[in-house]
Amino acid sequence: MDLVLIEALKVDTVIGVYDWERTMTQTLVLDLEMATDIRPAAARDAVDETLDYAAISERIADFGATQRFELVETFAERLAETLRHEYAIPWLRLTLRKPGAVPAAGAVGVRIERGTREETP
Ligand SMILES: Nc1nc2c(c(=O)[nH]1)N=C([C@H](O)[C@@H](O)CO)CN2
Repeated sequence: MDLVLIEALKVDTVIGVYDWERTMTQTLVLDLEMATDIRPAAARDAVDETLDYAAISERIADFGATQRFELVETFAERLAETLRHEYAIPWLRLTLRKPGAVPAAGAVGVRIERGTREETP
């Protein structure tokens, strides 16, 4: 399988375990790898034959603006479910970082893989 990428996407959302975190928006940083076969899109030079990274980036921004979770785990799991369902993505790897959450760390967060990744024939 080939991959369509979105890297270092900033997503504003209400997220956190603590009371003070539920009164404000914080910025998460997201890396996403999505498996697909890019050959049909390349053959026709047509964006409607592939995973449109611009449209998916907008969907992620909308998800962040409309959802509220305590854990980055929950955000990652629900977002992965949503994207796989809406865009028929067979496999994805999602890395979600919460910069500044632990001041001594460069970033903290989670990385998940969901679905089945097949070899390109
Ligand atoms: N594994 C996790 N640990 C923690 C989370 C989280 O989402 N997943 N969240 C917090 C707090 O919200 C923290 O980010 C506030 O600075 C603590 N640990």
